[in-house]
Amino acid sequence: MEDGEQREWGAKAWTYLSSVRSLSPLIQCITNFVSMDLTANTLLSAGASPAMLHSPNESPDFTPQVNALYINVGTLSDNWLPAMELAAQLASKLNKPWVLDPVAAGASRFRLKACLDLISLKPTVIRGNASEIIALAKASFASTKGVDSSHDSTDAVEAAKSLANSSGAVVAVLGAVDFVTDGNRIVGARNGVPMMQKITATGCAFTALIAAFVAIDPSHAMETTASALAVFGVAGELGMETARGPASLRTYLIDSLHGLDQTAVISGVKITAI
Ligand SMILES: Nc1ncnc2c1ncn2[C@@H]1O[C@H](COP(=O)(O)OP(=O)(O)OP(=O)(O)O)[C@@H](O)[C@H]1O
Ligand SMILES: Cc1ncsc1CCO
Ligand SMILES: [Mg+2]
Repeated sequence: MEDGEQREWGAKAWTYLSSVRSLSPLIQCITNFVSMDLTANTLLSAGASPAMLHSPNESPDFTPQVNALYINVGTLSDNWLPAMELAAQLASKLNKPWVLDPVAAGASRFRLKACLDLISLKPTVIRGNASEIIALAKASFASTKGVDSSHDSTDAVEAAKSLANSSGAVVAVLGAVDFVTDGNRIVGARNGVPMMQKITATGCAFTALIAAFVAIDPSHAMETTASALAVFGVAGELGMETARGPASLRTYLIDSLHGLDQTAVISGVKITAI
């Protein structure tokens, strides 16, 4: 029974990855300086088309052209926040999917408020680590260790459900077990390798990949999000077979994502309802 369910998810994930490859969705990324390179390369390896355009002078022309918007507050500053808010407003108004990565949401009052304000602009998906999702659900700062998590993903299940219910977004949490919830259903993705935590911005790249998958089928944000998490996780597992440490894994991860075939996805994806 479980095997059948997993193969069904594998088939779904393969269909979504194939669509990303054939449709090459255009993804506007307003993301942090640390993650820009890995994010753009991850999207390209998956078959999507990344564009790191963030000026508020450009978004009124550019956001209407994109298939999805990705906003990541990792290196947030006073002058970038209005650019993020403008792009999010445009995406919401135009009914385009947009995805938020609330990096270090609980690290300062400024960041927490910025994330909560962005969430009021109705993201389709919010993807964080456990500490970020707990900080957002409680609207309280100081529950994080900078950009890293000080909680297990399983500590954040109730917080994720509550955030999904209050925001209307699908919420995804990475950890030893990655999971996705719409406030009602929960699915877990058990792909990936611990070494992925040792490459800065892999979480950010995961979130960008979610934007590319959600762009394919915005009305099924749970399914596309879980598929994106599992697919990148499978790429990590394959990459780890050759990698000698974080630096080579970064390279092999991108190569593996680019080379994933139907057999690897269908037999590798480990998604189950929790
Ligand atoms: N405890 C863990 N055991 C195994 N894998 C983990 C664990 N925690 C996270 N991961 C995996 O590491 C990857 C990156 O997750 P991480 O927790 O570093 O995200 P993040 O903190 O949001 O990332 P970023 O550094 O981009 O902000 C994911 O594949 C996730 O599944
Ligand atoms: C290390 C770091 N600092 C701000 S953003 C970022 C990338 C991982 O989130
Ligand atoms: Mg993160």
